[in-house]
Amino acid sequence: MVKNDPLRVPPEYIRSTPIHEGPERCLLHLSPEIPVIDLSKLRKGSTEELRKLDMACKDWGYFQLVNYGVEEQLLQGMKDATVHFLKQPLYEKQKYTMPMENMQGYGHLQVHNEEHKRDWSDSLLLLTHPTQCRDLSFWPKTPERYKELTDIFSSKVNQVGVELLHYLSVLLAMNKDVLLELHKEPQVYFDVNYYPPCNQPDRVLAMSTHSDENTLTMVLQDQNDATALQIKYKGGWVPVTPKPNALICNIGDIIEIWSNGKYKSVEHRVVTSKTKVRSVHEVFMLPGPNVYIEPLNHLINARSPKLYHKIRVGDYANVYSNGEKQGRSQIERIMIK
Ligand SMILES: O=C(O)CCC(=O)C(=O)O
Ligand SMILES: [Fe+2]
Repeated sequence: MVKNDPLRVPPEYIRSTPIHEGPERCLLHLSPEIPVIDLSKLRKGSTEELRKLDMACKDWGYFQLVNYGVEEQLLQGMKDATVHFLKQPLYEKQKYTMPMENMQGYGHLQVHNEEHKRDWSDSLLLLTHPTQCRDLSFWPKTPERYKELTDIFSSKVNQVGVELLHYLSVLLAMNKDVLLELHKEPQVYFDVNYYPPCNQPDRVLAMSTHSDENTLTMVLQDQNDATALQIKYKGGWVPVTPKPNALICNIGDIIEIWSNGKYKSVEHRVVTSKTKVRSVHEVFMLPGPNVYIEPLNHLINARSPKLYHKIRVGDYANVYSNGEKQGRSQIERIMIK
């Protein structure tokens, strides 16, 4: 777990080359071009907004979602409760320690990257849906409202995700329910990532470069973290400047596979800061472990041959295996050469 003393960075976190060096430049000037999608316009049937969503998923694999209709009071309540939880002494948080064999609870995720360096972050990871699969022993008991807020927050954001799946199904020339139905028994995880300040931001990453091994990720960012999350785009890194209370949404590997590469699961990383504490709330969706995934038949043709092998979600997604999380190594493993 990340130490409270930011001045002492243990060697297992320190990368051999500076983060901001190398061929991949920081493309700060492109930050305002990250697409912003207005869910209230999609709900009103705007074809222009639907076209923007299509372009966002093809080109960036990322977009900021605004006007999605979850009350600000709930978002603020969730953020405040998390600050309360994180500020508690370590022994309080260790009551929910993530065991080796289970990807739930509070802890330091195992991350493997080319240098075997660790990430400067802690996570609180909870399976929230299907509700009968919840393991409440990992859900924080303090502050008192944490369980209730986690339940409401993850359910509402998941509902937004379900709506997005409807629009994506239509854009992929299917009935609106198909992508959700392909999940069979959708799994939803709630995840808080906590990134304390770090004294060596030039050599330490808060989260290594990776793509998400799920279908959709929706992240509620802090307001003061302008350049922490960075997206790979046109050979460089574009920092995300979050709009107030926007959900930063990204396409995961499984949608890339279903769409036969039409929609992109884009690599991203999180950089550290010398002064700022950051925590984000994520909701991520994926099919049940026994679902087999492969490109959808109607998206395969002579001009667009099948790009990925069939695989069982439980053998693919990190969350079921605590496996490697390195760039796009996972999806590249199943690409048809
Ligand atoms: O901290 C963030 O903004 C994103 C974290 C992330 O990419 C992840 O948890 O997969
Ligand atoms: Fe991610």
